[in-house]
Amino acid sequence: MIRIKDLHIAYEARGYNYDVLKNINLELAAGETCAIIGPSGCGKSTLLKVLAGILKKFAGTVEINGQPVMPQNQRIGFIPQNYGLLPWKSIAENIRLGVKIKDRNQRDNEQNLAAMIQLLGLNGLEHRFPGELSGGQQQRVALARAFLLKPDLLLMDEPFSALDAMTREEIQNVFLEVWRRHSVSTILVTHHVEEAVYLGRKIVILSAAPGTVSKIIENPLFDTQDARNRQEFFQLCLELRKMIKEDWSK
Ligand SMILES: Nc1ncnc2c1ncn2[C@@H]1O[C@H](COP(=O)(O)OP(=O)(O)OP(=O)(O)O)[C@@H](O)[C@H]1O
Repeated sequence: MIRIKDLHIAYEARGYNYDVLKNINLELAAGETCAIIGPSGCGKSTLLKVLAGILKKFAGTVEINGQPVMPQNQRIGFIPQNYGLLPWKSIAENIRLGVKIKDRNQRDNEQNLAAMIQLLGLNGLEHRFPGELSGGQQQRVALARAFLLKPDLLLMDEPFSALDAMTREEIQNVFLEVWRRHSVSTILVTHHVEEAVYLGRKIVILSAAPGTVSKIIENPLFDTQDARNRQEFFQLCLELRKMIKEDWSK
């Protein structure tokens, strides 16, 4: 369970304090996915940094499974916009990176690594370097690394935004397939309404800066068969767009 209670964050720049996020309250059950959508600059990445334990100066409480965020004791997977792969390490080494830091039992990890490579369709690419892969393949590597860690919480910051529309859809499906097997609590930030409706069991709309929670939508279409081609999917995207337009123009 992820629990955010009365979160308030202000940044300080050149002697001024300004609010970035205000009164954020959010709960996410174990294994749920949550898509966060909000206008540029409303504090989405800041929120992920708090959940990742990178940003520690805030008011309120943020808990992962009943404990304050402590990356040294918890497993937090983070996929940044540029995938965060190390260009000088091979694909296999990149995938191993997260668990290498957390786990001593390397033999188990090697078996899991092979299974993950298989699941993500990366066979034959293990010895290449990130610069030798397509964007979609690099995204698969980032997903493999994150899921191999078996994280308590997976954070993704606009993970599919650099991909063309068809590859994005394909990788979204890959994400869902791996998520179904591992049911990892996931929070993703996105600018795409369709992506939020396709990948978020919960959809959170944040207001313009300072970001506050405008709406939380329980998505009835999440993980339903052939969701993307259903009339209800288009309808929900349309409604969400309308809500967002009204909310962001306030
Ligand atoms: N380290 C920092 N110091 C001061 N201000 C910051 C810092 N990082 C971000 N900001 C400011 O905080 C606000 C929120 O930034 P953040 O990156 O969280 O927004 P965002 O919603 O993720 O934006 P985008 O959708 O454009 O990526 C912005 O006004 C930004 O300029």
